[in-house]
Formats: sequence, structure tokens, C-alpha cells
Amino acid sequence: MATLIDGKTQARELRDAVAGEVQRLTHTQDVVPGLAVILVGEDPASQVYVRRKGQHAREVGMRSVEHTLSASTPQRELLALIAELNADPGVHGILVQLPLPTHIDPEAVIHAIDPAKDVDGFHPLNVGSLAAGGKGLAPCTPLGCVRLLASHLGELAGRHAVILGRSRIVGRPLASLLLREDCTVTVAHSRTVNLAKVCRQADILVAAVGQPGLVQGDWVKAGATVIDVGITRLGDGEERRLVGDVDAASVSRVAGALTPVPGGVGPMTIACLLHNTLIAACRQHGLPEPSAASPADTSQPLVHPHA
Ligand SMILES: NC(=O)C1=CN([C@@H]2O[C@H](COP(=O)(O)OP(=O)(O)OC[C@H]3O[C@@H](n4cnc5c(N)ncnc54)[C@H](OP(=O)(O)O)[C@@H]3O)[C@@H](O)[C@H]2O)C=CC1
Ligand SMILES: Nc1nc(=O)c2c([nH]1)NC[C@@H]1CN(c3ccc(C(=O)N[C@@H](CCC(=O)O)C(=O)O)cc3)C=[N+]21
Ligand SMILES: [Mg+2]
Repeated sequence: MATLIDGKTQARELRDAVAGEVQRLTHTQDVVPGLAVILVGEDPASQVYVRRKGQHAREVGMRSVEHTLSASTPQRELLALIAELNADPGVHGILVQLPLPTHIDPEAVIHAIDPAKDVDGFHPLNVGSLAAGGKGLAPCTPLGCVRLLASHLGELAGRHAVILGRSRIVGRPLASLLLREDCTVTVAHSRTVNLAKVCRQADILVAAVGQPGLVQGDWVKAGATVIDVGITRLGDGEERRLVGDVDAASVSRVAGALTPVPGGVGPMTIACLLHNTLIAACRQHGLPEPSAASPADTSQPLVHPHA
């Protein structure tokens, strides 16, 4: 049976490491890292995430401000709030929860965020710097995936990673991050021909499509490491549950290791958001960064507590 990669525990360890750095910054530099999270509308799932982000930020000693705007908020009001937060020296990270109501253009919103405070890594400057192999702020979910992979596998160089999905939040930036770790990277998507065959070549298989149970056991090479990013909510009330893109029952008989849903990539995403906020705060104050650019760099204990 495949080893379960425990994202919940690793996320807690990363938050603890971030908390230590936050305490050090607070006491030696008088800098308290601040995170602002903006939610537009009342989507219950988004409310849960935003609350959890704020709660974890406070737990690690950061300042957390949550702005909840009504679903009918005009775009210019949201842009005005972002301009205010860009100018606020106590705010080092800004996150606008996606998706946004349809009358708001997400591109305009992402462009408006100061790239130095863009802890989601969605601003074109950060996207470009990541694609070029540089060290802007990278998106949190892919960072979490790389951390989980590095903790289980150690060195990633030379491994063939197959990523299912090419979204700007997960698939594309993950391809850049894994290239930076010297993986051989294949990105598959809805137009890929013979997906099962492509997947069977993977040493590392990452599923980020949003199709429950898409990846079956016979898509997986024996011993492969499988990362399940997908989160789909099924059922109501007592029957409510979260399911991933991987059919855990069949895949765990073939894979070497697998991340669970829940308790895998999700908690790591939030921990990486806090880590990005810490990095952003250090950079904005011209302080040395507590960590290397690469989450798989084992020389840096904060970044890679499992080395
Ligand atoms: N744990 C976490 O922190 C996060 C989890 N998620 C979850 O990850 C999943 C993906 O999210 P996101 O990237 O935003 O999704 P998107 O819908 O933006 O992208 C989905 C991608 O999957 C591809 N795809 C869809 N169906 C298939 C299929 N049958 N075969 C192959 N490829 C397919 C699409 O291809 P094409 O480009 O051709 O349309 C697209 O590239 C969701 O379940 C989401 O909830 C997302 C963000 C964070
Ligand atoms: N600007 C922006 N940045 C994001 O990073 C962003 C976003 N918008 N919109 C939505 C997606 C989704 N996302 C998740 C974060 C945490 C969990 C998480 O903590 N999941 C837990 C369970 C959560 C639960 O119980 O509902 C787990 O998988 O164990 C999941 C998904 C961040 N996203
Ligand atoms: Mg993300």
C-alpha cells in the first residue's frame, strides 16, 4: 500500500517554522508581517478559506486584516481598497480570494496588486519571473506540492513529472517550479491524447483538474509519487465530503506514496501563503530572507524541515 504523505502535519511544521521567524522579526527588527485578505461576496467555501487564512496568520504572530465586501461591490471600489493596502506599510501581503463575481475583471484586480505584496504570485511580474526561473513570489498551491514532493523524495532532479491541468493557479506555475528543480516536466490537459498512457510514464504524478476520481490505479506506474490537488465537494449535511482527482482506493495499491484529500495539499497551501508573507515582509524591509528561493533546497531548515 502507498505511504500517505501527511500534509496536515507538514503544514503545521511549516507554520511553526514561520512563527519562529515572525517572532524573531518582531523582536529584533520591530517588523510584524501583515497579511490582508479580501473576499468579495458570500460564497460559503470561500468564507471558510478566508477565515482559516486569517486565523492561521494570527496564530503565527502576523497581523491579519480581513476585508469582506458585498457581492455587488463595484470594481473601482475593490481597486481603491487594493490601492490603500498597497500604500499601507503595515501590510506586506495582499490576497484577493478567487473566484470573483462576474462583473469584476480578475485581470484588472491582479494587475492592481503591488507585485512585492502579491503573496498569491498571480501578478504578471511574478508569473514572468517564475517562468524565467527567477525568484519572484510563487503561487502557494504549487509551492505546497513541491514541498510535499521534496519531503518524501528528497532530490527531485531527473524525475519525470506529469502534471494534469494547466491553470494559472496550479498546473502552469507548478511546471515552472518543477523545471527549476530539474525535473523532466510534461503538462497534460483536456486535449491530451491517451492521458492514461502519458500518466503511466510519471515518476511524479500531480492531478489538478477538478474531476473526482479521474486518476485510476491503472494510470499509475508502480512506486510513483502521486499528489492529489483536486478538491470537489460532494453531498450535503451528514454526507458532505471532499474528494480529490485521484481514486485513492485503486491508486494506493500501485503508487509508492499519495497525498490524501483532505489533509494533503490544502493545508500546505495556507502554510505556504504565510511563508510567502514572511518573505514579502523581509524583502520590503530590506532584511535577509529566512529561506532559499527553492522549497526543495535542503540547506535551509526553515524551508525544508524534513531534510
Ligand atoms: N488544494 C488547494 O490548495 C487547491 C485546490 N484546487 C483544486 O484543484 C483542482 C483544479 O483547480 P484549477 O487548476 O483551479 O482548475 P481549472 O478548472 O482552472 O483547470 C483545470 C485544468 O484541468 C484540465 N482538465 C479538465 N478536465 C480534464 C480531463 N478530463 N482530463 C485532462 N485534463 C482535464 C483543464 O484542461 P483545459 O486547460 O484544456 O481546459 C485545465 O487545464 C480543483 O479541484 C480545485 O478545487 C485549486 C486550487 C488550490
Ligand atoms: N486568491 C486565491 N488564492 C488561493 O490560493 C485560492 C483562491 N484564491 N481560491 C480558492 C483556492 C482553493 N484554495 C484552498 C486553500 C486551502 C484549502 C484547504 O485548507 N483544504 C483542506 C480542507 C478544507 C475544508 O475542509 O473545506 C484540506 O484539503 O485538507 C483548500 C483549497 C486556495 N485557493
Ligand atoms: Mg494558490
